Amino acid sequence: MIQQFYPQTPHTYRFELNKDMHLSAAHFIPHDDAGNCQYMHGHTYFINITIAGDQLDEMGFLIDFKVIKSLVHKRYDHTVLNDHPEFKQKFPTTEQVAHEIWVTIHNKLKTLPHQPKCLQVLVRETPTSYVVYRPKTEELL
Ligand SMILES: Nc1nc2c(c(=O)[nH]1)N=C([C@H](O)[C@H](O)COP(=O)(O)OP(=O)(O)OP(=O)(O)O)CN2
Ligand SMILES: [Zn+2]
Repeated sequence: MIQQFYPQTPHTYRFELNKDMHLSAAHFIPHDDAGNCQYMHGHTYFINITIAGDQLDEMGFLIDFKVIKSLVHKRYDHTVLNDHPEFKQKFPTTEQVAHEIWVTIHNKLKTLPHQPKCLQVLVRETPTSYVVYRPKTEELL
């Protein structure tokens, strides 16, 4: 899959990795102001994850592309987003999905000795709508 346009996040790390993936999921936004989105419907979400760092692991990876995919795709593909515990107290809007993906990736990266950082998560919900989540500097510590 080739997307023509990726928003960039400036940084000074030596290496930057980007992983694209897509997944099918259903959701609904249970709020009176959400219009048709109150009712269950599905999307093919397109996701781009940006990870950067100065050091590589012993294989020469920032992190294996497959690990990133499995953390996100395995969890959400062909599921109802509202059923996940992280979306019980908040709605699975594009913004919240992007943030939750960032949290998942960040928690994994924190366990790695060479400390790569997730700088950006892009979630495209429809052909005309996407969100980018970029952590504050203090969230990356
Ligand atoms: N800020 C947000 N606004 C909306 C969200 C969201 O997650 N964050 N979500 C929705 C709906 O879930 C909907 O599925 C997507 O809406 P929209 O892009 O408006 O869909 P369309 O395909 O109808 O867009 P057009 O460009 O008008 O064709 C709504 N809003
Ligand atoms: Zn939707």
